[in-house]
Amino acid sequence: MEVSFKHVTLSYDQKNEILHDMDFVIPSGKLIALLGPSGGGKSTTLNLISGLLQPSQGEIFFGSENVTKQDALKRGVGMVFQNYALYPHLTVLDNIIFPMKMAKIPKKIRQEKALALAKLVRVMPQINQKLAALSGGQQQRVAIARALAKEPTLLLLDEPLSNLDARLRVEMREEIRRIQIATGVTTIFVTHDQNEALHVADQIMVLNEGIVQQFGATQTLYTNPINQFVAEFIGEPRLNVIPVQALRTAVGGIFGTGAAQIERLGIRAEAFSLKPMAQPHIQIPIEINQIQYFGQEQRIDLQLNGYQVIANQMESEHQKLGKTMGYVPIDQIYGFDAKGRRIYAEQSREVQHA
Ligand SMILES: Nc1ncnc2c1ncn2[C@@H]1O[C@H](COP(=O)(O)OP(=O)(O)OP(=O)(O)O)[C@@H](O)[C@H]1O
Repeated sequence: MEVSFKHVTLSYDQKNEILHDMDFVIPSGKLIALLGPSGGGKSTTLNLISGLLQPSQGEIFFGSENVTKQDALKRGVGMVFQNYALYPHLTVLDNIIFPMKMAKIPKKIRQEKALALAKLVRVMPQINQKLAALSGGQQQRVAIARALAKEPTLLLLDEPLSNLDARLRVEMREEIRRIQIATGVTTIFVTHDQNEALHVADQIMVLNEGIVQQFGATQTLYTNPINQFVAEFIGEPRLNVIPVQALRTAVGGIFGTGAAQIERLGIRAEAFSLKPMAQPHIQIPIEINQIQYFGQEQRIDLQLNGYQVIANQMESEHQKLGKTMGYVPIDQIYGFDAKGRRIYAEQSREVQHA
């Protein structure tokens, strides 16, 4: 089901606006992550989609139907929260059956459907166990099966993995991906973990201070962030941000007339290289201060015209402490103005010296 917000705002107290002019279309059949820091407005947005909250202004559409005034029940969404809200004294089967019983679906059909869902979410071995006896990950699977039992228009997941330990979180995010592909249900997933969003979603909506910062394909947000907030929020290690002076004259050659507006530059750790590359790049004197390896991963602390940055994919055969020459592809240098807005590079074919 496609979900459209048309100039939606929300205020809890009719005074302070929490969400500002939200205008977007969530495509049907995809897995979307709502990503942002605490207080950014993710849960509020999800509650507007579910119908638990109504907008102060603007309209919400499911497909071509205006659902702005419809309550949560009418909208027919399935929800899964971080505390699963299952019935611990009932078996797995009865938990999945419960919403179908409420909807008065005939016994034989609901039994068959519940078993199919248990198979889908892989809890058949536990089907007759009481819920209280299940692990967190298994309970989360049951919660998803129960939400799907209502054949929801949308599946909404609010921080569904935050109660699980790190290994289980990784396993369950893959499971959510698999289940979403198997069912094709449009799924909207709230998380504050950028890594989780990058791994699980087709598209990410980054929310901060009640404003949609950027909404697009995961890879687009990573490679082409619209502003400094998105560029810093997505990616691990965090984006290197340095004053524009760090690249001296190269900035003019890269950004042309836009250079005058640039205050800060962003360069991802993996953009630094110790060898020239085929694509347009800058060549810049660097000083390597520290080289560390953690299993497969590397962390190299270096100075770039005196400014400290981190690199993590430099060619190991060329690595040595001290002064040397570094190289960065021009399309991996982000320019930001004083407000953190992106200033884009001009198409350049030349090597720039900083
Ligand atoms: N019931 C409420 N009444 C008043 N203000 C609220 C209410 N719920 C949330 N807010 C405020 O709305 C803003 C957005 O909150 P929201 O819970 O949507 O953010 P979030 O991104 O989901 O954060 P978190 O990750 O901490 O859950 C915050 O400033 C919060 O204080």
